[in-house]
Formats: sequence, structure tokens, C-alpha cells
Amino acid sequence: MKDLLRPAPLIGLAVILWLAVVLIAGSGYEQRLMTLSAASALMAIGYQLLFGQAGALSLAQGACFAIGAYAAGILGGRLGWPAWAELPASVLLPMLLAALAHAPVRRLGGHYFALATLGFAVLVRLVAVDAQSLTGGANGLAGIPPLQTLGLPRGSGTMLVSWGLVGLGAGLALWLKRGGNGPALALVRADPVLARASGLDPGRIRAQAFVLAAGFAGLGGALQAHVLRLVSPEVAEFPVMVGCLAMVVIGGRGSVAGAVLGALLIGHLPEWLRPLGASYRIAYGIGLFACLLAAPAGLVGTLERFWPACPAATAGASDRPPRPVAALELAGLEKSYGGVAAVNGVSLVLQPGEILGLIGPNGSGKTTLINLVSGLDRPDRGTVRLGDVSLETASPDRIARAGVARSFQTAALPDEMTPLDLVTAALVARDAGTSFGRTVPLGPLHQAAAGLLRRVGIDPAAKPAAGALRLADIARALALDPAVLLLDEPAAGLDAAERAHLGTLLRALAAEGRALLVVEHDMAFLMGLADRVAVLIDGRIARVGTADEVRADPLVRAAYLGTASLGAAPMGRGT
Ligand SMILES: Nc1ncnc2c1ncn2[C@@H]1O[C@H](COP(=O)(O)OP(=O)(O)OP(=O)(O)O)[C@@H](O)[C@H]1O
Repeated sequence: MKDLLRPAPLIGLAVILWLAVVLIAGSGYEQRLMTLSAASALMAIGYQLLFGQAGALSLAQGACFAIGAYAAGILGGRLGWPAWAELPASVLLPMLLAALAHAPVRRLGGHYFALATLGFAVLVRLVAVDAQSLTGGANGLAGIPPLQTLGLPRGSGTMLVSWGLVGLGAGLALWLKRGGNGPALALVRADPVLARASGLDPGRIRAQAFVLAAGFAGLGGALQAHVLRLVSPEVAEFPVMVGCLAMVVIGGRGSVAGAVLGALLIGHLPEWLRPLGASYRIAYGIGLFACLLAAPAGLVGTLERFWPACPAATAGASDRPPRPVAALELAGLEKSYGGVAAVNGVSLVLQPGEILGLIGPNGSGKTTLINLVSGLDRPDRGTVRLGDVSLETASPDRIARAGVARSFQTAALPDEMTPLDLVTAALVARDAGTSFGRTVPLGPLHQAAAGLLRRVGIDPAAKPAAGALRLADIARALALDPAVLLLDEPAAGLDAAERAHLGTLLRALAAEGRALLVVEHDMAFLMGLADRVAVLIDGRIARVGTADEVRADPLVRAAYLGTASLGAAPMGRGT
């Protein structure tokens, strides 16, 4: 019940009341405005999924809206298809074209992805204008039949049907981000590299979101074409896309209710300001700008920020069966950057239950080695095997799900995420894979995540301190229940008590049969912890042995300038 007293459901309720008032007492004009807002709301719901949830800045959503509108014009208007056949086609056609357009650009990130989708939008507009025999050219297509209205008067009936479709679309969008999908999408949006290391596949999730968003936009476009009974190249102009972006940003980019509210506001604001006469457009622009400045997280996001938070369930523990133990075998790994051989023929075997320390001067290739094993970088040569499974060409998310997890040297908490969200996102990858539509209820995930945070020494309910971020990153890696854990300077920045707790934890993890590779500059910590220590110098393994053997090795001592630091004090700090 208390979940219903949050901003998003309350806004949903307010929207329903507003609709009821217009349906019962509104003029024909007001009902038509509401119906057109429904078309925009569908486009915006899809876009909040793509941009708001999956974090992909696409500029093609307006073009998909136009494709849906033209599909309605051609199939429903020209060819006389009945609505039951034409509306699904208006949804599927943009989805199909979006899937085709997305395939070649899926590897592009950030601005390049946005530009590529802009190219798609330009292409759609050119087809709308130039393919005259199909689209009617600059004049467009007229005579599109109105929607059936369930026997109700046309204005209120069309409005009811349209908002019924919005209700279905909103339900679907909420279902897609339910349970553990919410934190998983938040991680994909905030930090794709960390998401991949946590077993999530941002490329696949964004591709799914891109195609789904196109379907929502197509339905919205078709709806608008039936209401206006006309489709022209204006629907493929860039302002449609800008309007969509504004709806999602103003409403609240990660919220379905925010997208609907944004669509209603953007749809109605020009009408509310029309009494201002010729200057209403300026007032409209200033109003939007002020809205963005005052509430950069959108209206729903801003309300959420000031609303009392609902504490997440944090008791109990995971009852998932443990992963079988396996050895990690590296053979002849090589990686060069330009002329620098960062890793040069590294072969190592890491047995289940073993803690292998990896030391070496700054720039000797330790992080690169972890990147190669965890898939963030591809080796030029060599193999990586976990038990019987070859991993040297696998993607980072597959490696993570296969049981090789890593922590990062520079651990940071992604924007708007708590340690509990971070660990939950990795649990989702472990339990449900990386697709929309498959998910696990949030309660048990939160309980398991809280258990892991407590295990690394963090109070799940407390605000995380600086050192806690590194520990939270280890808890995130542990969420994958790894057979092999690669830790890049796990003790850096920890105080003495945290370091002692970490040492105990790592020994306990090894006792469970997990293999640990620990890169560390804190020699006192590492030498007391590791079963064996490997020394990396200029990308090559110079020595592997016990802590005492390594300390006594003349080559190793020379590499550390003959200092007595091997085991007494930290060496130089890596970046
Ligand atoms: N992406 C990259 N592009 C170019 N050179 C790189 C890249 N990554 C690493 N290097 C180079 O490879 C070498 C090994 O770097 P790496 O970060 O793996 O060393 P490290 O032992 O982890 O160092 P530190 O202890 O300072 O963290 C260095 O010379 C570094 O400059």
C-alpha cells in the first residue's frame, strides 16, 4: 500500500482524474487535445524506456513515430486495411526498420550513436518527401479513417480508445522495468563498463529497448494519423523528436508516469499560453527552459528526491546453490598497445581455493592482465580457460556470468545508485541473464544484496563512506558468485580495521574454494595473505613463489630498487 503513496502512482492517479473530467465535461476540442496527447504519450513511454531506462540517446524516436503514421496512412487509408490489421502493422513496421537500422550502429557509443540515429531520422524524412507515389510527397496522404469508438460519440470514444492504449503501453513499460530490472537498467545507463563487468550486456539491452521504443512510437504515430485523418512530412520533422525528448526530460526520464505527464504538459502548454497572443511561443520556450532549470531530474524525479524513502528489505540471505569451483588457466597471454608490450607471454594457473598475489612496479602490466582475463581487453595471443571453458574471445558480461568476476582499481558508485542497487544489479545478471522480460522479484534480491554488503563490512542502510565504495565493488563482484575473483588493489584507501576485515573475508572466500588473484601495492597486506606471489616485470612473469621466496629473489629486489619494502611498507601507488 505504501508503494502506492509515492509520486509516480499519485501522478498516475491525478492523470486518470484529469482524463475523467475531460471525458465527462470537456469540450470536443479539449477531448481532441487529450487524444493527441495520448499519441505523444505512447511515443514518450517508449522513449523513457530507451533513453530514460537504458540510457541510449537516440534521435530516431520521432522518425519511428512518422513511420507508424505513414503506415496508418498507407495501409489504413490508401489500402483500406481494417484497424485490427493496420494498427499492429503500424507497430511492427517501425520495430522491424529499427532493428535493421540498429544492427550496424549498436557498437557506437554516446554522441556517435546519437548522430547515427539522426541519420536514420533524416533518411525517413527524405523518403516521406521524395517517395511521392508511396507517401503522397509534400502533400502527404489524406482521408485516413477515424478509429472505431466502441459505439460512443467520436470525440469521447476516440479519447477513451487512445488512453486505453496508453494504459496498456504504460502497463507493459512498468512490467519491463519491474523487480530487479530497475537496478540492472540503472547500472547499464550509468556505467556500461561496470555493467559489463557485472554480467549485464548493455549492447543487447539497448538494442531491445531501441526496437521496443520504435513500436511504442509507431503506435503513437498511427493514432495521431487516425485523429488528424492526415499524414504529411511535418510528422517526420525534427521538432517531433525535440518534443519527445522534452516530454521525457521534463516529466522525469526514468519514469513511465513522468513520460505521460510530460506528454500532457507539452501537449497542453501551447494551448494554455495561447491567450498571450503572438508572444506565446516565446513564453512556451521560457516555460520549458525554466522547468528544466528548476527540475533537472524532471518533475517525478524531483518529487521522488524530496519524498521520504521507502526502506528496502535487507534481512535474510540468498539461498542460491553455490557455483562449482574451477581452476583458471592463462597460457601465453600477450597484449601490446602500439609499441608497448603491456603483457608479454604470461602463463599462470590459479587453483581453486588459492590466493595468488600479483605484484610488480607501476606500469608492469597488472591491470592489463586483469583486463584481458575479464574481457575488457582482447589478448593479441594466448588463451584463458576456466575449467573446460575457453574465455579469451568471450565478452566481459559472458565471462562474468561464467564465474570470473573482478573489482576495479578506481571504484566509484554510479550516479543515483546506492551500494544496495549496485549489488542487486549484479545479482540480476547472475539470476536472470540480460534480457527484458525476464526478472526476479526485488525483495529477495535486496535481501541477498544486503547480505553480501554486510559480508564485506558495509551497513546496507548507511550512507557509503569513501572506503566503502571499494568494498561495495567487491560485494558487486561477489554477487556473481564467482569461481575466480580478480581484485585490483582491494586494500587501497581502506583504514586498518577495514583492511583486517578484508583479509579475513578474502581468506574465507578462498576457503569456499574460490580462486583469488589479488593485485596489491600494500606488500604487508599481500605478503601475509597470499599462498603464492607472482611478480610481473615489463609484462613478463619474473618469479612465482611463496612470499619468502619472492622477497629473497635478487631479480625482484632489483626491480624494487633493492628496497626493504617487500613486505614492510607499501610500494608506489598505481593510478
Ligand atoms: N589502453 C591503453 N593504451 C595504451 N597503453 C596502455 C593502455 N593500458 C595500459 N597501457 C600501458 O601498458 C603498460 C601496463 O599498464 P598497466 O596499467 O597494466 O600497469 P600496472 O602494472 O597495472 O600499473 P599500476 O601499478 O600503475 O596500476 C603501461 O606502460 C601502460 O602505459
